[in-house]
Formats: sequence, C-alpha cells, structure tokens
Amino acid sequence: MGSVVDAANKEVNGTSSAKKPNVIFVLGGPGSGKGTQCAYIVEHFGYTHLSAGDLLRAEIKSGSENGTMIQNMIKEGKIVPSEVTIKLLQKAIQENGNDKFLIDGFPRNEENRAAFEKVTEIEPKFVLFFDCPEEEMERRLLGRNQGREDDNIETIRKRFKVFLESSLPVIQYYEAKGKVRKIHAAKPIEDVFQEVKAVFSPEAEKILELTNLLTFYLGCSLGSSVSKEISRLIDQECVLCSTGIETHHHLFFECEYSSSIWKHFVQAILPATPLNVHSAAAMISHFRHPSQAPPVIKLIFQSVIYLIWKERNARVFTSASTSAAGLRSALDRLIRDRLLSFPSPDPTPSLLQFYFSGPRPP
Ligand SMILES: Nc1ncnc2c1ncn2[C@@H]1O[C@H](COP(=O)(O)OP(=O)(O)O)[C@@H](O)[C@H]1O
Ligand SMILES: Nc1ccn([C@@H]2O[C@H](COP(=O)(O)OP(=O)(O)O)[C@@H](O)[C@H]2O)c(=O)n1
Repeated sequence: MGSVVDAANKEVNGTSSAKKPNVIFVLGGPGSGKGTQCAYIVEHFGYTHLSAGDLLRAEIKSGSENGTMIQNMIKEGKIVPSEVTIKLLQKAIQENGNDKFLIDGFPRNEENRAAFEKVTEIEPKFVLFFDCPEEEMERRLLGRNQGREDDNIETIRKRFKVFLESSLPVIQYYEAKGKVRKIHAAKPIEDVFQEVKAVFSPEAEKILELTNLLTFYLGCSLGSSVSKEISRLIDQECVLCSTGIETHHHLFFECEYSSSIWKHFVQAILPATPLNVHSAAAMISHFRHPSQAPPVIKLIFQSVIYLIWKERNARVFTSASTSAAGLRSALDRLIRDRLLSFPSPDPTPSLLQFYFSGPRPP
C-alpha cells in the first residue's frame, strides 16, 4: 500500500497514543470468574494480568500507610478511593515490559472510570464483561477458599449491592460506546473460555479494528448491536459470492459482490475501491473535497457496510437474496433518505446535490 495508508496508520496510532499500552478492562460481579479467565487469557494471548483487588491486598500486606484504610474498605465491600488504586495500577503498568494489560476489577464505579481516564488518558480497547447470576457467584465465593476476609456471606451481600449500584453503570457507559463484550459466565470454566477466546480471535480483532477505525475517522460507530453481531462471524463459505471464505476482509471488501457495491461510488465520490479497512480509512482521512464530502462519505461507508451485513444475514437465515444491482438501488434510496434529513450547512449546494453529482444506480 502507498504512503496514504501509512499516513493513515500513523494517524490512528498517533504520536500522543503511540506509547500508551493496550488495555482491556475485565468487569463482572464478585465471583463471576474474572481472575480465573484472566489466567487463561494470559496463557493464550500474552497479556499481563493486573487485578485491582490483588494490588490493594498486596498494599495492605506491605504495611503501607494506606493499609488500614484499604483493609477496612475491603472488609466492608466498599470501593477504595480512585487515587490509591490508580497509583497502584500505574506503577504496575510502568514496571512491566509488556504493552498489553488486562485490568481486572477496575473501574468499579464512575469515580474510578473518570479518574483513570483523566490521569492516564488511556481508553480501553474493549471491556470484557462476565455476566453471571448472583446465586452462582455466591456459591463460588463461599467455596473460593483463599482465606479472603471478604468472602463471608455478610460482606458478599454488600459487594453484590455495590456491584449493582456502582459497577453496572460503568458497564452501561461502555455498552453505549459499543465497547462491551459480554460473556455468559455461569457455564463451566472451559466453556466460558471458549466464548472468551472468540473475543480475542484474529477475526474479532479485525472487526474491532474496523469499527474502531470507522469510529475514529467517521466520528460514529456502526452501533453496538451490529458490531457485536459482526464479531460473531465464523469462517465458512461466503454466501454472497460462494467462492471465498467469509472472513471480515473478504465479506466487506474482497468479495466480488461487495466490491461491485463499492465500485458504484468510485470516480465521482470515492477516489478508488477500498481494498481493506486501512485503505478505507486512508481514503476518508485524506479526502480533499468540498465541505459536503465528509458527511456524505461517512454515510456511504456506514450504509455500505450495514447493507452488506444485512444481505449476508438475509442469505444465511432466510432464503431471500438481492442482486448487487438491487442492493445498489436500496443503498441509493437509504442514502438519499438519510441525506434529506440532514441539515444543510450552506444555502447551496446541499448534501443531496453533492451526492447527486455522483453516479446513479443503473
Ligand atoms: N466457570 C466457573 N465455574 C465454576 N467455578 C468457577 C468458574 N470460574 C471461576 N470459578 C471459581 O469461582 C471462584 C471465584 O472465581 P474468581 O475467578 O476468583 O472470580 P472473580 O475474580 O470474578 O472474583 C474461584 O474459586 C474459582 O475457582
Ligand atoms: N477497583 C477496585 C477493585 C477492588 N476494590 C476492593 O477490593 C475488593 C475485592 O475486589 P476483587 O476484585 O479482588 O474481588 P471480587 O470482589 O471481584 O471477587 C472489593 O470488594 C473492593 O473493596 C476496590 O476498592 N476498588
């Protein structure tokens, strides 16, 4: 790929974020299996596991001046002030040579979240959320047998309350940003890990990259439910062309069907057919065009990916299928309808007029 793509990549990994570690927050109720699954992820995917609870317990043991305060908070199931926990996490990150971390049991409330973001300027890559019913978590905690002072029924109940009241809103915050990967955690350890593994698979990484790049360049995402569904793609024959394996790259860019959709916008609006997510990103970022271009381009990228995905699902789950020409017409209608609802920046020409300067479907 040419220098445009290099420049785009550089922009994504930009200077300010270049040295920032790759962080995944691991959240879930007490006893949902966060620590257990983190150990597997470390083994399989090379992350470093930092448990906020373990760091706080080590701080008590070290005899630090905060030790008694931390011990009392943990005994009561309360959340230790952010500045203490964040300092421990920062130190652990700095002392470690790795550049990818699982931060387990943090952020546990809004204060944790906002303070971490402010102090470190680190945005998590995604949030792994272990969803488990309370009865199962209670059973596990009572059987954990690690001599923890807070694994007694009275403190466990307090921890559940804190989780519902303070930690779930943090998960909801990331859910709204399309960043939560929910795992059904009530199953046996190995079955839970099967689900976890899918989140870390190269294909899931690619779709994360795709949605992140779209978010980065377009300023909006495909929506969390679409992203989540797309991340479940499994390798099988592509239902659009029947001649390739349905990877994300193939489905959205390489497939003959999809590339004919992209080609429709080439010449008048797009400078070339995007070959992959990087060239798409480069194209958007280096677009030199009148002011009308960015919102139109943004809409085209979102709409093409969305309709290709819808068509793929229609073929997988029903017997319905639409020809490439039919999809191009549907796309044209969708884009025109959306553009009509956009406020026009200046009197003329409108976004719709700009779009009409491009080709029409045959
Ligand atoms: N899927 C599972 N099924 C049954 N027991 C589990 C499962 N995952 C973890 N455990 C056990 O439950 C207890 C709590 O797990 P842990 O990973 O420490 O949870 P957390 O870090 O979320 O508090 C541990 O004793 C662990 O061995
Ligand atoms: N970010 C955090 C994480 C843990 N903690 C404290 O540490 C306790 C144990 O947390 P943990 O993550 O080790 O264990 P689980 O409650 O998830 O089983 C919590 O109940 C809190 O009192 C905290 O104050 N702030």
